[in-house]
Amino acid sequence: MTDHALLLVNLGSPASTDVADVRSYLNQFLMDPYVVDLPWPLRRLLVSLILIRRPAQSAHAYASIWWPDGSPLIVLSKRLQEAMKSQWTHGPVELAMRYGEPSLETVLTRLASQGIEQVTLAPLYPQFADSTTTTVIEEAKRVVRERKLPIRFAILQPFFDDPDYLDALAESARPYLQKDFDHLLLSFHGLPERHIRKLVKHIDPKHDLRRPDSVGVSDEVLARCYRSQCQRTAEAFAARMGLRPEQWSVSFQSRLGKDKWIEPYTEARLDELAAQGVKKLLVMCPAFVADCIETLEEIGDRGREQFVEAGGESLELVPCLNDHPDWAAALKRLCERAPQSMV
Ligand SMILES: C=CC1=C(C)c2cc3[nH]c(cc4nc(cc5[nH]c(cc1n2)c(C)c5CCC(=O)O)C(CCC(=O)O)=C4C)c(C)c3C=C
Ligand SMILES: [Fe+2]
Ligand SMILES: [Fe+2]
Repeated sequence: MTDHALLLVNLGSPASTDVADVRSYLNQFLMDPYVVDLPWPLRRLLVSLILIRRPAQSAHAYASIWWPDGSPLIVLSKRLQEAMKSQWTHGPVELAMRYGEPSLETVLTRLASQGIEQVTLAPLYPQFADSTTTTVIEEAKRVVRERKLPIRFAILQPFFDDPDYLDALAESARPYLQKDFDHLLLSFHGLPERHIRKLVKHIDPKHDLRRPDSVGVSDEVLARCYRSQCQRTAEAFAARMGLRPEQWSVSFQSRLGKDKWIEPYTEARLDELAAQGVKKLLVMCPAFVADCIETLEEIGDRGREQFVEAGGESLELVPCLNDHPDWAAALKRLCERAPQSMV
């Protein structure tokens, strides 16, 4: 069978580092109701306020990490797409972005015009959040519905605790952990607490969003709590690497706006760790499968500067999985197990 496509989907980046391109990308991203979950008039107002200053700041940050062939996130996702072509034997391997280009609309329409009717949709996020996983799935379904494309989906499920994924994560990070280091910080992308509360409140209204581990969290809550999924990934990774509890910790980065986001914040942890005497810090970012502005600029540049100013000696950023061969092999197995979607 060669008519079953694999469609990898990541977040997307601006078309260029021009302020106008960054503004248009941020507008599309933040106007997504799964990202800024406010009623349209309030969302429009808040995003318009953010768009006054943020595009110029973000354009500057993007320019500092942009590669000659484009955004690192896009370049690295294309490399993964290439690596997957020798893994996925059932049909074409395509890549789409939730925001910006190549859009899900463009890619799904092209696949349908080639006669492809079965697509395994792979949102490239290990941990589940409405602002990442759900919005990809809903956008893909919208395109198929509105364009009346004869496409059926199998959908890759969140893989935060999947042994194949965790083994690949361990193998890709191992060379960095074999060097001398004092502490490993696992810094995940943050989320407003509200995004998690609204998903778990019907199951366990008392679920504690500050709990220091995922031990004892019920499967039902775990399936919906991004923060607990991040902790489970970190715990399983640390166990695989034989790390002692004091050798590693978890934090959450990239807070935006005034809402309360899940804690501890990475910025605060960098100061705390330096104050505790940590000199050689390793940071890895397992919410991202590809390096991007959030890892390269926020951690690799600004985070390093902050840590050294606070008294640390060095901060080494462990690369994301990117196109590591173990990751490509793990992703193939994960995607082959993806369940068929009924709608
Ligand atoms: C890994 C999972 C991600 C979650 C969860 C997530 C939630 C989330 N993000 C924002 C706001 C921004 N995120 C930005 C960049 C960005 N975010 C992710 C992933 C997750 N976001 C990635 C992979 C990237 C990098 C994109 C790239 O081009 O490299 C940005 C843009 C950059 C900037 O201006 O700083 C914003 C803004 C919110 C509000 C949110 C949940 C509500
Ligand atoms: Fe984000
Ligand atoms: Fe939780």
